[in-house]
Amino acid sequence: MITIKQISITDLSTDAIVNAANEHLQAGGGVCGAIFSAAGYDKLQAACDVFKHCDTGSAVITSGFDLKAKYIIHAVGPIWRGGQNGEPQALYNAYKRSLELATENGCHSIGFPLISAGIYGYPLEDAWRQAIHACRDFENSSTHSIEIIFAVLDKRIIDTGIEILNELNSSSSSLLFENLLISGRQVEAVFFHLPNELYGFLSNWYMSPFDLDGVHYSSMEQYIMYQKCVLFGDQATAKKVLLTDDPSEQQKLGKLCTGYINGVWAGARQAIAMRGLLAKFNQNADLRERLINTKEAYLVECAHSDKIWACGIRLNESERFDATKWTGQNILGFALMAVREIIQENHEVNNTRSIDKFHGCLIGGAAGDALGYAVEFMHENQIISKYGNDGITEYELKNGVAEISDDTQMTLFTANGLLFGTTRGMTRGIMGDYESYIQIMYQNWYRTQKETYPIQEDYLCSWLMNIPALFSRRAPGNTCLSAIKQGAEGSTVHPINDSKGCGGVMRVAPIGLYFVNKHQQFEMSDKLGAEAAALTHGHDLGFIPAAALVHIIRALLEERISLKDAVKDAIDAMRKLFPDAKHINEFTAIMEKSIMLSDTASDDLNAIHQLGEGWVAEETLAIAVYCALKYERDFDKAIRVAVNHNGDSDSTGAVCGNILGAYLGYDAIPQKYKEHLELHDIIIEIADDLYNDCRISEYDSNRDEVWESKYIYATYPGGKR
Ligand SMILES: Nc1nc(O)c(N)c(N[C@@H]2O[C@H](COP(=O)(O)O)[C@@H](O)[C@H]2O)n1
Ligand SMILES: [Mg+2]
Repeated sequence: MITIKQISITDLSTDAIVNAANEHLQAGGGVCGAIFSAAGYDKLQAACDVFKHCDTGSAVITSGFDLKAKYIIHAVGPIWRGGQNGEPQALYNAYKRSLELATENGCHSIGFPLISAGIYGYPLEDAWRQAIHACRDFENSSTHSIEIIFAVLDKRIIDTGIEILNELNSSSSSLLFENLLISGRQVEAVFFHLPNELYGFLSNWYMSPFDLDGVHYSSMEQYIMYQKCVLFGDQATAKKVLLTDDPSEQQKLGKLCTGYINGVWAGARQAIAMRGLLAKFNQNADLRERLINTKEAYLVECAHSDKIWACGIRLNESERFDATKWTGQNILGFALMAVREIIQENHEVNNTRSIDKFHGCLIGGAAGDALGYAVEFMHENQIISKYGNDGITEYELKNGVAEISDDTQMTLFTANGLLFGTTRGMTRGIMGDYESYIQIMYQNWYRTQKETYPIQEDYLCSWLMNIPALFSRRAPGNTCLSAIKQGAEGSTVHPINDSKGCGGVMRVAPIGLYFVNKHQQFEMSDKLGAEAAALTHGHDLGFIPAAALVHIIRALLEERISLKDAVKDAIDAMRKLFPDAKHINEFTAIMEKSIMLSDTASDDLNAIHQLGEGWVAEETLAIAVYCALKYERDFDKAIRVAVNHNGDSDSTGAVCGNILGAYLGYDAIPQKYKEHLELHDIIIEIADDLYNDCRISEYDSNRDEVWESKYIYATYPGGKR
């Protein structure tokens, strides 16, 4: 429910109010100044200083201090620079993020100012449309109920808002759709034109960076004009198209294309447009979500002068409502609808969390670990002389068992930490950070390395302590051991040491799985990946790769994007999450090299040598990603390449197996890697638990004795220690 009130935002008694903040989160004038003085300047500034910075299009939350509202959400809207610099999306995102933060903090009412409409200069009507659009989209897609109030003092601004709210309310029974008469029936439709208007994100002129076939584009217009020139062999103009980000310039250049044949372009343009649109929406998660939200509405581009891509009618002309009166073909609208169907289908399939992928990720990791463990400390020539030119291709069995190493052992304890933490929260109503439970579990793992089974104690936190086979040292990592001995109390902010050993990245895959479709920001699970690694590894290259692996695994399962897009997405996410990390450029460089090599290298060993040996985390992830990308449909080949080299074979094998297992699923892992695999059934069991998650709570009388014996009493299996 959205209402507009003439009231000072500082007088609202909503659960949260939103401050129109600046990126530096400093007190300013206008709404921002009023909020700071009403909340208590010093206290609020001190709380904001903790964050230091907030990106445009995002938001952070603090206490409301002396205000009636419990929370202040500081949302950074864009400065208006003409509308071609991503302003509409940034404004939309600022509202969306504010509503997400309110939801995450249990708010049921929120007060907004009209963000960016003051000194940031956003045109008033457009600011209202974008604000209402973002709030409506949120209401439609969230199960959390929240009352939204716009608090505005200026009567003129209120009148404009009410006019737009009424217009949007009456336009159709459903959201912001209008009616269109087509093929003799009335359907819902979305009409769009300029990029800075309400549905401007559908326009080819909307700034929406994406990569395709190794070329970077800032918008669809740039992509289409470039493709047109390339199709007709005009490389010189094609190059010029890439040199400008101004869509009107690109359009002019496209018209200069030499060798142009109308019939050829008419045949090719639709398919070309669809490839670009798929990349545009798949690589921009916010835009993809907004496209999905247009549901089944007809998409119609309105432009009087464009008789091909658009319907030939202006956005304000009533002829647009009747397709028989169109003078254009609306090619862009039809291409968008076709792409939307593909994306919606993938979205639905993907929204069903796949147990096969959970099994695949953990069994895949264990398989790579077990294959590599046999050759972890062998040089390539030793591997070849023992196993032949193809290196090790099958498990080396010990007493009929393919032994897993510390990588998989610790992975199981990471999963146990997540489930122990959640169960505690659900049954006691209070929980700490997930990393604190993971830390406890690593201390349990440490005891399996130092003590013998069984440990005679009344209570241990982890049920894994009841598995005798885990009490076995399998070349445990030196940093892991020494850091846990000290307490494993490191964090990204307070590093415990300066190690970038691969012990952090090799064990965090369960975090990526656990947060699939849990409606948490990727930033949250990425950060947890980093913190789980930073418990023991303090160098930024010790924990950034862990965050990236978590991101890749979650993105693969949740977004249903290609493996390469998941990796690229993770690199971008790391740039945003750790912009000031000393070695962030080193990390992105090696990851980009890994992608490049997977596209170009003919000799795998040579490619791996260019990436390193995998003893340190960024090399481990880069080698694993190289192998996974290069053999993305062939699990067997990928992990064989990942382990047959001079370096840390079990960890590069484990991480590669985690990634490809998550991508391809358990069924795609050859049987030879499932048979004889040590603790196969325990690994499957913990993957099931991550998938099913805790279903008991203090408010529910339903019991689950097995779950309780695992994640409360730690007595499973067997009932009693
Ligand atoms: N290089 C090396 N020497 C040993 O003696 C070892 N036990 C290992 N173990 C492997 O090291 C990796 C984790 O190391 P950190 O904890 O990050 O130092 C992991 O692959 C272990 O299997 N390595
Ligand atoms: Mg190992």
